[in-house]
Amino acid sequence: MIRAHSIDAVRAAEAAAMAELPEGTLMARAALGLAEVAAARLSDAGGTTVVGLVGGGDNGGDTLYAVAHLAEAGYAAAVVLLASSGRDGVHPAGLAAAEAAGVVVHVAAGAPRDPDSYPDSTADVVAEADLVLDGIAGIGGRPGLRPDAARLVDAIDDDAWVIAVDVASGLDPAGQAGEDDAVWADETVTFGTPKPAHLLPAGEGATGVLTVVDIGVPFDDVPAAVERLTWDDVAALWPVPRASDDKYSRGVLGVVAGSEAYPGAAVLCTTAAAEAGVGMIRYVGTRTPVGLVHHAVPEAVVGEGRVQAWAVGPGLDTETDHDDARAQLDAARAALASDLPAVVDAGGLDLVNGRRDAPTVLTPHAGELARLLSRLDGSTDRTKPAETVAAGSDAAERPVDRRAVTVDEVKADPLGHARLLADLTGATVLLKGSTTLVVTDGRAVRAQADAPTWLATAGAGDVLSGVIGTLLAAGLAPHDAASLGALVHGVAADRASGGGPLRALAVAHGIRPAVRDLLARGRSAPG
Ligand SMILES: NC(=O)C1=CN([C@@H]2O[C@H](COP(=O)(O)OP(=O)(O)OC[C@H]3O[C@@H](n4cnc5c(N)ncnc54)[C@H](O)[C@@H]3O)[C@@H](O)[C@H]2O)[C@@H](O)CC1
Ligand SMILES: [K+]
Repeated sequence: MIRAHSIDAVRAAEAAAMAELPEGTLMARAALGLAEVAAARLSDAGGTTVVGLVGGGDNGGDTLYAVAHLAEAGYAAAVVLLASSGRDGVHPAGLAAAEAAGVVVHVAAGAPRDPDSYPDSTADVVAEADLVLDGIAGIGGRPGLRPDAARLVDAIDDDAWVIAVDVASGLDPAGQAGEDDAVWADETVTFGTPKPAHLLPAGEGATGVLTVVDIGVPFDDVPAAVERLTWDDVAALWPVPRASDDKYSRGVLGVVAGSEAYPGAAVLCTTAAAEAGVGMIRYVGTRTPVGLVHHAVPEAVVGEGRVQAWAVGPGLDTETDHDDARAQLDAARAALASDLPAVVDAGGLDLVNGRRDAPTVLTPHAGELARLLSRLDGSTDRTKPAETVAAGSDAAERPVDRRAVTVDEVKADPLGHARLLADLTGATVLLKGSTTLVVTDGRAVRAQADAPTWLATAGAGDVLSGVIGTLLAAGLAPHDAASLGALVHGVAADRASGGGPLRALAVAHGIRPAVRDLLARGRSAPG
């Protein structure tokens, strides 16, 4: 498991460690580790020139010391001090160390907020670098780059290797606010522990490869803010049958999915559950999807009966008034009203009206999350009136004075909105995206990024529901079921894609080999 800690927790742990150590020890360790990584990258690429961008905080201090080490190692080394900092505004001991090591020190000219008024040559210095260390701001950084910093960042050569020191400058270190105006690093070298921005959607793109340097600050006993399951975690969590198990004790999954309008969703969801090794499937649906499920998943039993968990909603048509479909909707409502665990997706989300006492995973994408919040959260003070939101099935039912949550708002703060839905419903919320968030009240957020971009395809969510439903039926808690389901779904997609296009049915068929290989990995892992 990869664990990231909140900025407050990092500062507290570092302060406690610093109190026991001579002044400057942690920065010295951070700078040495950073310089070693930078030297390795330069040597791999045959590069000779390093430039550090230095801001006014300790992040700039780390960078000054690291560039000093690289100068001592024989690299052509320079730093550019931001115009807003100047010589007097940067870490004094770091600057002295850099100068003593022969680092060429440039100070960017110009007013920080109007850099074009004083063109100078520091952008050319940046453009020459084979490797750039971004030491503009770290965990003390605010989102966005000021113009004086942005001008230098824009000058970086496309072929240069960019290492963000601790956190890519311009990111919100907490990973909540968006990342448009930030350094897009090839690699981030962070100290002690990952920070939330490194794992969350708002910061992950700008982070690049993440390398953690140990600076001797212990984090094992510090509660994490964000977690990511890795392949090595699967064997410990996946429900492997024991000799005493039978199909019932392993978990029966009830699936209420598919409709005359979207029959394929039933096939994808039940196929995924069968592939994930569910004990048994009971399928509830209308005539066409029943026929398809019979054909595609002969293991499935049609009709209601005793189950251990429900998967409700993929391809469910909540608008139809067909007799057959009404019976299916009644089954969906009864499942949601039951005290059994449930994963609720797509059409099923339209049937969610508030809290559910049983273990629940809601799996919206950004649009569904916006719709759900608009419907459930009457107390919000939103900036956009409901009428400006693209007309959705439930838009007409909203009171006119109700403020709606928009998809853009969800995309600008996915974590905040996922938390809001978790608060409103008491459920685990899995928000789909290229990084999938799993939010449960009282637990560290799980952020899974296992899938190729090809997975953004119709039907992929139906497959995910089948996997999560299987894990709920086997008795996993919603937080684990959702995050483990997302991981396995992503790995199956990756295998099925092999770098090329992907269809949802291939993802479903990729689950069995993916689980097999992940379990084998667990058996061969030490300990
Ligand atoms: N706390 C510790 O014990 C350690 C901290 N270390 C380093 O210290 C950093 C934190 O240092 P600070 O608290 O001084 O804060 P930072 O250096 O992260 O940021 C503060 C400085 O950046 C400027 N700034 C903030 N946002 C900006 C933006 N968007 N664009 C341009 N400039 C911006 C501020 O004006 C200020 O000068 C860590 O990220 C890490 O690199 C390491 O030396 C290891 C030990
Ligand atoms: K930085």
